[in-house]
Amino acid sequence: MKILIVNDYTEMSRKAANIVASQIILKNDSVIGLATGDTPKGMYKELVRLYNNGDIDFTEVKTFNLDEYYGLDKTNSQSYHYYMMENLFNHVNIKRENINIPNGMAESIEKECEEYERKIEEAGGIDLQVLGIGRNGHIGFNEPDLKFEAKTHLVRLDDDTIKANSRFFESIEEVPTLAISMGIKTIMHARKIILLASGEGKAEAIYKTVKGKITPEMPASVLQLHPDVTLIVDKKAASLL
Ligand SMILES: O=P(O)(O)OC[C@H]1O[C@](O)(CO)[C@@H](O)[C@@H]1O
Repeated sequence: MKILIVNDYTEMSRKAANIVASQIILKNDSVIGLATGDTPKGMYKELVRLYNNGDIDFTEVKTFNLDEYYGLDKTNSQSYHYYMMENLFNHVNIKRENINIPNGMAESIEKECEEYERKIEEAGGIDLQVLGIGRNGHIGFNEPDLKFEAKTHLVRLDDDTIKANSRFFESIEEVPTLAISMGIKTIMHARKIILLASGEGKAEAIYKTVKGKITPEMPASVLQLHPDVTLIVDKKAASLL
């Protein structure tokens, strides 16, 4: 595991965007795994800037998002689909057919999950996966559990996560309690992973990810077993390392 400790959120975002941009420059048809939440917003902003500068071209890029809330339509402003359009896709030349985000409204969730895995495989697997981390150590929406859930699946969100994500909703009651998420195996199959974290609130999760026991009770700890992971963490998130 490589650990880049940077000064602040801005530097974290710039470094992460540069890694994603290099990936696209070196392989124009890269398959990129994407995350949502507050953490990668600065990275998306920087990627849009690099695109506007003419430094990167998304024509051949394919993307797969980690997760989506169950029961939210893509037009719902709280959906991760909406988030991705707002923060990245509406501002770059990615082809709509190359964007993949789990459908939270799918009639059969089981089929949706199988299909998602199949599409990732068909695309040749994920070249670079971007991850954020929950305060409880979740990656994607893989919550602390007694076992590592392998593939894309339906997740019941932890009270902790519901509380943390309620900041994006009008009230806590509006936060969906279920989500579709790539599994740990799906994430671990990515050829390269970058995990971003900023702020004191993530310090304990980062400490346990790097130095803790590998256990499904701290999902991100599994990354210790991946051959090519880079953590890009600001000083506050790295404060317990
Ligand atoms: O970046 P935030 O908003 O702290 O969220 C942490 C993680 O939780 C999620 O919102 C749930 O998957 C991720 O998108 C994110 O990486």
